[in-house]
Formats: sequence, C-alpha cells, structure tokens
Amino acid sequence: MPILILLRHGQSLWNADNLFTGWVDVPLSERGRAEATIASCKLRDYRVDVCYTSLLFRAMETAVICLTECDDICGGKTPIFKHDADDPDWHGWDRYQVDPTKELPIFPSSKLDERYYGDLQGLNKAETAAKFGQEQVQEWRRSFDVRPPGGESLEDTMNRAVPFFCDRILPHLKQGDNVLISAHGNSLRAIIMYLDRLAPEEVPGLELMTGVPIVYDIDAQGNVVHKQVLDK
Ligand SMILES: O=C(O)[C@@H](CO)OP(=O)(O)O
Repeated sequence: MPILILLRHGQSLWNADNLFTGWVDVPLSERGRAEATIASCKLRDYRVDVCYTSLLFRAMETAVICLTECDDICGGKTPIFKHDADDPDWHGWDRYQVDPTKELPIFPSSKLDERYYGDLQGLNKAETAAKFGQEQVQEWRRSFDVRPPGGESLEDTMNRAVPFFCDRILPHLKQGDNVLISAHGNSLRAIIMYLDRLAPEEVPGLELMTGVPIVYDIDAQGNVVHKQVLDK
C-alpha cells in the first residue's frame, strides 16, 4: 500500500527567533538541518518515489537533506528538482534523456507555501501577543477562517493547497507511488484537515512539530488507512 509522508520543514532561523515568517524565505537553522537529518534516519526503512515541496527554501532544504542523508530513502535514485510543478506540460530548459528508474523527481510549488502572514511577517510572536492580546494573536494564528491583518486565513491556504494535493499528488498515491511532501505548519495543517476529515473547530489544537514525519498509508481510492507520527 502506498505511503504519504508529510514533513514540516526543520527549524528555520526565524522559528528560532520566534518571528512570524509566512512567505519570507528564511533558511534552516543549524538545529533545523539536524532535525531534517534525524527525519531522514527515521525514514530509512521507507522508499520515496516522488517528492513535492513548497517554493520556499526551508522546505526545499529539508527535502534535500531528508532524501540524501540516508540514501536508502531514494532507493538508489537521484533526486532532481523539476521546476514547474504548476505546469503539467512543462517543456523547459532542463530537458534531458530521462530514465525514470534512475531519478526521483522533486516538484516545488507555491501552492504548498506557508500561509501568507501579511502585516505580521517579521514581528516577534511574544511581542505581538503583548501588544494585541494573547487571545487575538491565537485567533490569527490558529483559527480556521480569521485572516491576520493583510494575510491569509488557514481557509485561504487550504483553498490553494488541497486542490493541488487532490489534482497533482493524490494521483501518484492512487497509482501506487510513495510520496514525500516537505512543506509548512499551515499548508500541511490544511492537507491534514482534508485527510483526517477534521472540522474547522478541531483545527486550533492541531500542532505540527518541525522535522517530525507523519506517515499515512493510503488505499487505491485515496483514503487514509493508517496514520503514524514519527515523534520518537
Ligand atoms: O511564522 C510562521 O510562518 C508560522 C510557522 O512558523 O507560524 P505559526 O505557528 O504562527 O503558524
């Protein structure tokens, strides 16, 4: 049965500084790279056939570390970025003679980017809570349909991430391929809402740790059969 691995990127430099990040393209911290390496070790008994990432570097960096630190995950294939996941008829500059048995495609897409945090990007989360109140900031961060000032709600994020998941990623699983998605707290939260059939009121309690893989078994109809969080 095919598996789907969801991996929130490792700690970024702005996670470490407790800053709202959103679409700001901040790289991993040293700890974040270590978390991605640990994720790679935890996944050594799995095989990945295709990988999707957001367009943000912290997710791509996490994917590369995860796929290359423990070579077994790729089953001897070379991970290669395919730079236009949104265009199914990609005829780009990186065309070459493809032997599909030798390569593991990585498709980056902005549809998997973190939620856009608008005016909050770059602000310290604790200072913002002190200024606007803990409750208001928690509502901006964890409610389903409330937008932070100038930014996206989780619902907005879901409206781009879940159709992409259904149109582009689910077909791989239905044809038996194992898939890794390296993305973000909120884009993955949206996909988990869809997979776990969570109601909006169940979402505030859903927290994803950086660098911790979540492994789903998916049946031929695309339904979840089993879910395991590799947090040990
Ligand atoms: O700052 C962000 O982009 C996200 C993830 O780090 O924060 P939050 O946990 O508030 O969704």
